[in-house]
Amino acid sequence: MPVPGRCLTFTSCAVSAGCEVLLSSLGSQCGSCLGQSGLGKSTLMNTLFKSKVSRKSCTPDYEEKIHKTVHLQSVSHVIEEKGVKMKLTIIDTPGFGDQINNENCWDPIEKYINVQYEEYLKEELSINRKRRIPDTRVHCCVYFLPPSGHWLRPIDVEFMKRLGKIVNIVPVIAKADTLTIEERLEFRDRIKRDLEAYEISVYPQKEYDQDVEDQILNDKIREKIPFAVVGTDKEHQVNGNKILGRKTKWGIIEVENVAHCEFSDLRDLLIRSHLQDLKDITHNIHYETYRVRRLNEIKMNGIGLSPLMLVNSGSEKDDAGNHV
Ligand SMILES: Nc1nc2c(ncn2[C@@H]2O[C@H](COP(=O)(O)OP(=O)(O)OP(=O)(O)O)[C@@H](O)[C@H]2O)c(=O)[nH]1
Repeated sequence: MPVPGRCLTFTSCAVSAGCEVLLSSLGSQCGSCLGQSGLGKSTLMNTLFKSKVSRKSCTPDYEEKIHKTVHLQSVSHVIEEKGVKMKLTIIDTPGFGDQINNENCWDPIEKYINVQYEEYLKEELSINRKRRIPDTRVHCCVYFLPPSGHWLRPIDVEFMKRLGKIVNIVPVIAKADTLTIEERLEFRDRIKRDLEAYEISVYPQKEYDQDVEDQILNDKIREKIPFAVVGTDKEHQVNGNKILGRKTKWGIIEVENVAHCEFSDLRDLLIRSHLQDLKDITHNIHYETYRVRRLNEIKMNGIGLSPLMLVNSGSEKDDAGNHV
C-alpha cells in the first residue's frame, strides 16, 4: 500500500514520497533506418494520469538533453488513491532505437539511471545531509514491445538484459488492440520463453518474493507479464458513463475494462499494489548494488566522492576498522 506522502517514480521522482517510471521502447529493427517511435508511450502516460486514479495537477517539471539523439522528458502529477496523495513522475524516452545505427542506444538511459543513484549516494554521504533525501531514482522502467506477434528482437534482449540489472523492468505489449486474443496469448508465451532463455530478469523478480503469500500474488502477475496494454487520452460516453477508450468502426475498446486489455493490471501494479515494493527493491537491491560498487571503486582508486564525505559517513570501514 502506498505510504501517505510518498511519491512513485517510474524513472525518477522527487518530493517526500515519489515514484518515477521510465517509459521506453526501441526501434523495430537493429540497423534499420525506419525509426520506430510511435508505440504509444506518450499516450499511455496520459492514460495513466487520466485513468480512475484521480487527477490533481499536472506539472511538467523536468527536461534534460542527455545526448543529442535522445531526449528525456518528464511529467509529474500528484495523484490521489484512497485519500493518499502521491507524486508520480513519468519519464518518456522518445527516439531510442530510432537511429540507423542503434548500437549502444541504451547508454543514455543507463546513464540517466546511474546518475540518479550517484546523486542519492552523494546526498546520503554528505555531512549535512537532508533528513529526507530527495529521491529521483528510477523505480520502474516500462518497456514497450511492438505488437509484432513474433519473438523478442535482439535489441529488446540486449536492452532488457542490461537494464534489468540496474532497474525494475516491466515489459508490456504495446497497442495490444492490433492483435487478436489468440495472437496476444501466443505472443506473450513466446516472449516469456525468450525472457527465460536469455535469462532476463523482469519485475516482480522471483528471488525477491518475501513469503508464500507474496509469491502467490506475484505468480499471478508473472503469468500475465508482459501485460497487453492499450492507451488513449480520449473519453467516450458508454451507458451514460464517461470511459477512456479507443473508438473503432466496430465498437469502443475500453482501456480500463479487463475484458479488453490489461492496462488496469499495469496501472494497479505501478500505482496501487506494488508501488512500495518497486521502491523497496530499487533501494535494497539496485541502489545497494550501485552503492557497494561505487564505494569499492572509490576505495580502490581513491577517486570519486570527496574523502571527507566518506570519513563522516561512518558506513564503510577497512579491514583494520578505519573509516575509508
Ligand atoms: N491502435 C493503437 N494506437 C495507439 C495506442 N496508443 C497510442 N496509439 C496511437 O499511436 C500513435 C503514436 O502514439 P504516441 O503515444 O505518440 O507514441 P510514442 O511512443 O510516444 O511516440 P514517440 O514519442 O515518437 O516515441 C498515435 O496516433 C496514438 O493515437 C494503442 O494502444 N493502440
